[in-house]
Amino acid sequence: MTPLITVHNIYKNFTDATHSGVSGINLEINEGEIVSIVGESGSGKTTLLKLIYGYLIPQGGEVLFEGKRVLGPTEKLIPGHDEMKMVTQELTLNLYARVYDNISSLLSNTDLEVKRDLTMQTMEFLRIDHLAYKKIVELSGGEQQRVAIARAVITEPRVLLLDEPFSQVDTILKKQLRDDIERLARFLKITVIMVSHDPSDGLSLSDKLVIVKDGKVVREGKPQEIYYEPQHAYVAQLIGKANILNGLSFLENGKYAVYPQDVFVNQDGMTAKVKSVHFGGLYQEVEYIAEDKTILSYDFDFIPLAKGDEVNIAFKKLMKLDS
Ligand SMILES: Nc1ncnc2c1ncn2[C@@H]1O[C@H](COP(=O)(O)OP(=O)(O)OP(=O)(O)O)[C@@H](O)[C@H]1O
Repeated sequence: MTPLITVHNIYKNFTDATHSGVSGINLEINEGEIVSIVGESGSGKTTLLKLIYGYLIPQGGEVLFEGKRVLGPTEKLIPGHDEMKMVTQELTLNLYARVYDNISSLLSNTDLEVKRDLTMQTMEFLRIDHLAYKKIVELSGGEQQRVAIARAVITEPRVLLLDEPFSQVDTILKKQLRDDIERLARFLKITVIMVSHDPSDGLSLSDKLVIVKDGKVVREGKPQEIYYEPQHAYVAQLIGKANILNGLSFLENGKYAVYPQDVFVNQDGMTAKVKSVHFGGLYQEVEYIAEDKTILSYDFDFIPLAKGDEVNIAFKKLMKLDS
């Protein structure tokens, strides 16, 4: 399959930045895919998204949309590719206008009846039709996010770029918004590229995860593949709060990662001292000290443990790391 979007060795540095912007990223995105770009703060996620959209000019490399170079802001009257729409963190909504008008105004040269039908359909699809006659100022952050997405998709773009779409929503609304984004991709066949600082959003929703660090892609692939074979300590810690183990006496040379849910009390395991215990709802978070290393565990059995207790712990799944 020819990729819809190809990012070819792209560079963007900001002279006054503390981190490098984007340094030599290559990426292929297929039509209809949901792609999540995740990474720590300042790793270059938003810069990459803006480069793909054509909102920033790269200093090197290029972005191709169906084989044609995406033009930068100085090459076009209205920055951004015509077939892509981007929803930024600063939602550009008209706060004192109604939801309906915020959305329908995007269809300026459209027959009135078609305009009404399309606006209603889009609002229904994003489950905001009941808010049609409310002003934007009267909406919650999550509802505003939906209106911004409705504005982006009403003109039927082929690609939707979302910068931190879940930043304004709580856990329950997050699930709904995740379903909506998934429906946009599956039913309307819109390719979705989103940026998130919380990797769990990307793990649950994406066909492809792109993990960035210091402006470079360190890992790219299906969420499950990356989760079970993170390869790099940064990736394992970012997506699963993994413990990074090296130098423990029972381990062979090299570096290993183990997720907290794979650390358990076992009489044949290594000696460890409980450093802290915190209730976490579904599980308790237990920190152990073993051979001078702190190891985090999620204990789903709520074993009665207290600070200072001595136990033996073992690891269910150790993942060998390259770096
Ligand atoms: N317009 C700009 N001018 C100067 N530096 C910038 C600009 N935009 C981004 N940067 C810098 O480039 C680096 C990457 O920023 P970017 O916003 O892409 O990171 P991010 O991964 O999206 O971070 P966050 O999760 O905190 O939003 C940072 O050091 C940032 O300060």
